[in-house]
Amino acid sequence: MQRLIPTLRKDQVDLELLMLIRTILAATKEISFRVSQGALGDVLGSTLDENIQGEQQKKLDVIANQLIKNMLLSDANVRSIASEEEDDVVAGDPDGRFIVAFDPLDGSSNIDINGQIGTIFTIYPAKPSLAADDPAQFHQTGRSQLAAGYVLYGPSTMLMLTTGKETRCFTLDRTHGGFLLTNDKVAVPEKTAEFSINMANSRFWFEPTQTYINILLEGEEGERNKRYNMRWNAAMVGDIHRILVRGGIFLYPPDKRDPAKPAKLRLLYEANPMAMLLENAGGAASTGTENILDLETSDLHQRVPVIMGSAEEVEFAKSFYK
Ligand SMILES: O=P(O)(O)OC[C@H]1O[C@](O)(COP(=O)(O)O)[C@@H](O)[C@@H]1O
Ligand SMILES: [Mg+2]
Ligand SMILES: [Mg+2]
Repeated sequence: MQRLIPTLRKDQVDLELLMLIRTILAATKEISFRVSQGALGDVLGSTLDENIQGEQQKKLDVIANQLIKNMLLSDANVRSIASEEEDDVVAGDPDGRFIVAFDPLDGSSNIDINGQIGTIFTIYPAKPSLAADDPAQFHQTGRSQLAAGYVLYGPSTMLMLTTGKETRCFTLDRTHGGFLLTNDKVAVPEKTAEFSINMANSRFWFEPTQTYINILLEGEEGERNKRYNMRWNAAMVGDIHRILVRGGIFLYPPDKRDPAKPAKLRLLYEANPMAMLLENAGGAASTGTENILDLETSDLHQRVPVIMGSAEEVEFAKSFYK
């Protein structure tokens, strides 16, 4: 089985970008080990702090953030860093060619129940004219991403990665500590009969989401003429992984729970990298009215509605949001 570096070299990935991906993955291997130790590694439970978004930080959110940040700060090619767990941009090397955004621990509510969690990351080119601590470094569209991926800490630790061409899947081989290529061309089935949405929010949804999900619930008696199944991991990384493997549609639509925060998921370090992985595997990603990758980030922690997965199903869902 092919290792990660030869695979990336075959794809003619820029050497410094390749080294940066390796740096990020070194941190995720350490996180994978800490996660596997669970209560024995003193990584479960919460801290007393909140992040900038008012969410209580878990110990593992903080540990993972620190591990990745420290690794990135040791790479001279990293100019700026943005993280879900950092209020502001963290300045790296003033001459770095790349900027990195990441969600150190996605699916935090699954940490204490030994459920699926992961790390999501994305790399963009740095803007040479801007300082390393300037948030405008990140004011780019998702189309500018040079590489995007996630590491899923499940029963096995898996890496899903795209550097602009195919989306590829690697599995961490714990016997020698490297990621080995286990699917060199991930292909999301165009059609699906499986949806992912937090149904507990249904009474807060806006009309387009109500109408669309009701049609799916009607099954073979409804317009879609097929019986749908539902899955919700409470970790985007787990839901998107399932969709990349066997298809499906994932929605986190805006709702009326908190008018200040109509959408939940973050554009920069959740929606954009997942959208790139899906598009490069034949899937689709939309806000309902716009393609996610076409949105320009204007705020580090900006939130967006998310509808992504199998292309035909996303297209049908979009017809309700016009
Ligand atoms: O708890 P809810 O509302 O179902 O939300 C679940 C969603 O929140 C998230 O956990 C947010 O990510 P974080 O754990 O990084 O904050 C997503 O992974 C997941 O899809
Ligand atoms: Mg997250
Ligand atoms: Mg997180």
